[in-house]
This record gives sequence, C-alpha cells and structure tokens, in this order.
Amino acid sequence: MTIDVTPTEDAEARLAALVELSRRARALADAVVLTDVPESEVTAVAAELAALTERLGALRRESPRSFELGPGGVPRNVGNAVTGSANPHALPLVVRVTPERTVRAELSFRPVHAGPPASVHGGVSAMILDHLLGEAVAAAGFPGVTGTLTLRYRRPVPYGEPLVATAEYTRSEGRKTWAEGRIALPDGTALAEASGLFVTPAGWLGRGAGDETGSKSGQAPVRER
Ligand SMILES: CCCCCCCCCCCC(=O)SCCNC(=O)CCNC(=O)[C@H](O)C(C)(C)COP(=O)(O)OP(=O)(O)OC[C@H]1O[C@@H](n2cnc3c(N)ncnc32)[C@H](O)[C@@H]1OP(=O)(O)O
Repeated sequence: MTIDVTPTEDAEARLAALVELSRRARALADAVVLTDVPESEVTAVAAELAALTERLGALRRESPRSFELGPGGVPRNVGNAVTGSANPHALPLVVRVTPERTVRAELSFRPVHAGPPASVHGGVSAMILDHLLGEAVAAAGFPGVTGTLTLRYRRPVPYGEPLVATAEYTRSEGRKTWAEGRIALPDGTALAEASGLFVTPAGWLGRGAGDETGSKSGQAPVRER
C-alpha cells in the first residue's frame, strides 16, 4: 500500500485533517449506535471500515499526541480523551478559565455516551468531571493527578441537550489539592456533582506540570507551597 504522508507536509494542515477525521469518526460512532439498517448493510459497512482502519494503520505513532505547543506558543493536548480535538473518543470538551480561575465548559453528550435508558453513563459523567476538576486545580496553580474522585448523581444526565460543567479549586495542603465541580442544566440545576483530591507528583514541583520532559509544555508552573 502506498503511504501518502511525506515529511514535508505542513504539520498544522495535517492536524486540521486529523481533527476533521476525528469529527467524522464521532459522527460514525453515533451512527453505529443508532442505525437500524438491515444486517447486509451493517456487514458491508463493517468491511469498508476494516479497510479504512488498515489504511490509517499503515503508518502508526507509538502513542497518541500529548501536550505540545501550538501556534503562538499556546499549549494544547489534541490527543486527550476528554478535550482532544484529534481524538475521536473526546467530546471534545472546550474548557475555559474564568477571571476568578474557576473553569467552565459548555457541552452536549451524544448517543454514543448512553448508559441507562435515555441518559448518559455515569462513568462518562465521572470522566468529564475528573478532567474538569483537574483543570480547576491546574488553573489555581496546583496541577496534579487524581487521587480520589467522589460523585453524587442527583438526576439523570441527558444526551443531546446543552449542559454546563463547572469546577473550582477549594483548598490545598502540601502536595494535595481539593476541587469541586458539577454538570448542570443551563438554568443551574445540578445533575451530577463531584469532589476530588489531586496529588502533585513530587517530580512536577518547580517546573511546568504534566510535562515529563521539562517545562516546554507551557503549562502553568506549580505554585509555591
Ligand atoms: C494548562 C493545561 C491544564 C491541563 C489540566 C489537565 C487536567 C487533567 C485531569 C485528568 C486527571 C487524571 O485523570 S489523572 C489520571 C488518574 N490518576 C492517576 O493515574 C494517578 C495514579 N497515582 C499516582 O501516580 C500516585 O499514586 C500519586 C501521584 C497520586 C501519589 O503518589 P506519590 O506522589 O508517591 O504520593 P505519596 O508521597 O505517597 O503521598 C503524598 C500525599 O498524598 C496522599 N495521597 C497519595 N495518593 C492518594 C490517593 N490516591 N488518595 C488520597 N490521598 C493520596 C498521601 O496520603 C500523602 O499525604 P500526606 O501524608 O502528605 O498528608
């Protein structure tokens, strides 16, 4: 098979193509869980998908893309399972830091996230809240990895409807930092609430967090403790 990727290809144009591919892959996943076409058609599509998967696999990376600096030195993580625009698994969640250093994301779950009838799987909500709480501690200057995460599911979380997820730092003690967050209806009605303890790995102190190779990720440095 001919591999149509050359070393001279513009990296940003290629990333844009991967973002579009991921968007279409998400639409495909929703089509799969909703389709009612006959078995022969399902089988034919599966065969086409197998061929497409083989084409993409002709040249593989060791692992998905991780933190990197985009245009203008802005850090990004396009391969992330929650926020990665180039990861079909991601919503992708777009997280904004408010002037008060809380974090906020507008989101809408899709049919592929279904758990109980007509609502989102609790583990999917937990994944979103885990990430958002992680963003909140990072925004406060205490980036870390999740130590514990506690959820309270108040009401079924619908898919296909606009929702709002928010989170904020609450306190810090040594390398431990706590945060709280929730997924809510646009009117503020809480559907799922989370609290979490994040631990800053000792190796992150004194440099950009989440960067195993140094501070070039551009992430906020860890705050003095
Ligand atoms: C700009 C872009 C932003 C980007 C922002 C991106 C946000 C991403 C958010 C995603 C977050 C994830 O999913 S992270 C992935 C899921 N989490 C993980 O994979 C973590 C795996 N676990 C580990 O790596 C480790 O166990 C650590 C780092 C958590 C802890 O190891 P350690 O550093 O050796 O910790 P250790 O010295 O034993 O303990 C330090 C202190 O923390 C406490 N401690 C340690 N672990 C725990 C725990 N699980 N639950 C409670 N407490 C704990 C200890 O009791 C101790 O308290 P004391 O005695 O001092 O009082």
